[in-house]
Amino acid sequence: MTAPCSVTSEVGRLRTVLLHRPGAELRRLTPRNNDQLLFDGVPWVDRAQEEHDAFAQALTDRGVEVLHLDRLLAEVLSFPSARTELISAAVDDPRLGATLQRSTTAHLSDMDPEVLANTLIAGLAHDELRGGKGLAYEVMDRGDFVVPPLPNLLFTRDSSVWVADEVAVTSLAMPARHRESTITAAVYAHHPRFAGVEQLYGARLEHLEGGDVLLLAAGVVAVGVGERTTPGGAERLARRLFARRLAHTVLVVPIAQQRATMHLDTIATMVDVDAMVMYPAVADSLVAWTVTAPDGSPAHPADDADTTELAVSGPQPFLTAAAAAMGIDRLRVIDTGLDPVTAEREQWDDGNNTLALAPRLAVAYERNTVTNAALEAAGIEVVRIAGSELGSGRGGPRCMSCPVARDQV
Ligand SMILES: NC(=O)NCCC[C@H](N)C(=O)O
Repeated sequence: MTAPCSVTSEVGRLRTVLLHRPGAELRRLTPRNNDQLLFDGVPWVDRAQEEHDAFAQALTDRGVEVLHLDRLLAEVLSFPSARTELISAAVDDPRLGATLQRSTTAHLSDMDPEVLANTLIAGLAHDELRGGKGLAYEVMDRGDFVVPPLPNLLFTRDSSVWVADEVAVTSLAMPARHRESTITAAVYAHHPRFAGVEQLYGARLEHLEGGDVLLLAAGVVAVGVGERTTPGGAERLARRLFARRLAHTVLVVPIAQQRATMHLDTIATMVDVDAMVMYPAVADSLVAWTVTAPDGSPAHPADDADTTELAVSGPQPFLTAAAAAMGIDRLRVIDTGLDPVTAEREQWDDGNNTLALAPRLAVAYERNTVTNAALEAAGIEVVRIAGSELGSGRGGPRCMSCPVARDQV
C-alpha cells in the first residue's frame, strides 16, 4: 500500500522518497563548465551511478518506496499541458532570442515523452539541435548549450520540500539550478500520484532551497538563510506555513554565505527526535530568530497567506531556541569529527548531511569515519554508503533525497 504523502519531521520512519539517478546530464560536465554547474570536479559517471544505485538499494532494503524523478517526469510528459509548460520553461532563456526559441521549441515538441524527459534533464548541445538556425544559433559558441543540463537535479532535496501534506516547490538561487523547480512543479501538478496536493510555495518567489529547511518537530521548522535562501524567502515561507496551519514556529537561522555551508543541512541534520549531528565550529555561535503567528490570527485560504502577521523574537542561541520551540529540555549535539581539522574535512565531505530512515537510524557517507564513529557512540545506527563520485557535487544523503512520506513520531 502506498503511504499518504506527509512529512512532519526529519526522523519519522521514512516510507517514500524522491530520488534522481544521475544520468547523461553528468556526462556534460567538463573542466570548462563544472564551476558554473556547481560541481567541484568532473565525476566518473558510471561509478556515480553505481554509488547512487547502492544508495537507492539501501533504502529499498529497509522498506522505503523509492520514486525516481526522471520516470515521473517522463510520465507527466504524456500530458499536453505539462509538455507545453516544460518546453516553454526550457526555452525561456534570454540567451536564445526569438528564432532559436522557436526552432528549439519545435525540436523538443517532436520528441516522445521519454526522450523529452532525458533532454530536459541532460540539456541540448549546440550540435544536437536539428534545424537550428538564426543569428543566436550561428554566433553561439559551439561548445555551449542551447538548453543547459541539470546535473544538480541529483540533489532532489533542494527543489521541493514537503511540510505535512503540502509541498513547497522552491525557488533556487543559482542560475544553474533555476529550471529544476519547473520540473518538480510540473510533476507535482500533473502526476496522478500527487493528485490534490497543494503547492505552498513557488519557483518564482523569493529564493528558498529545500536544503535550508529542517522539520525539527511537528509544527517547528528551521530555515537557514545564507548563500541560497534569502531572508525574504524565509519570511514568505513562515507566513504561508502559519496561514495554512502547517507550523506554529519557524526558526530563522543565519549561516555563513559560503560554499562549504551553502545550506543549513550542510552543518546540521537530525538523527533522533532530540539529537542532531552538527559541525562543532558553529554549534556555539549559531543563532535563531523565533517567528510565530500572533495568538488568534486566523487561518487564511492559500491566496491570502502573504498577509499573515508575524511575531519575531531573538536572536537566541540556536540550540536554546530550538529546544524551546520543540518543547524539549535539550537538543543533543553529536559533533562532526573530533579535532578542528578533521571536523572541517568531514563537514566539507557532507559528514553532517545524514538522511534519517527512522529515529536513531541514518544513512551517511562511509568516508566520514570519525563522524560516523561518533554517531554510533551516541547510539545512532549508521547505514554507510559510498560517495566518492556523488560527493563531487557537494551533497550527501540528505541532499540527494526528498522525503515524501514519513510516519509521525
Ligand atoms: N542540500 C544541499 O546541500 N544540497 C547540495 C547541493 C549541491 C549543488 N552542487 C549546489 O551547489 O547547489
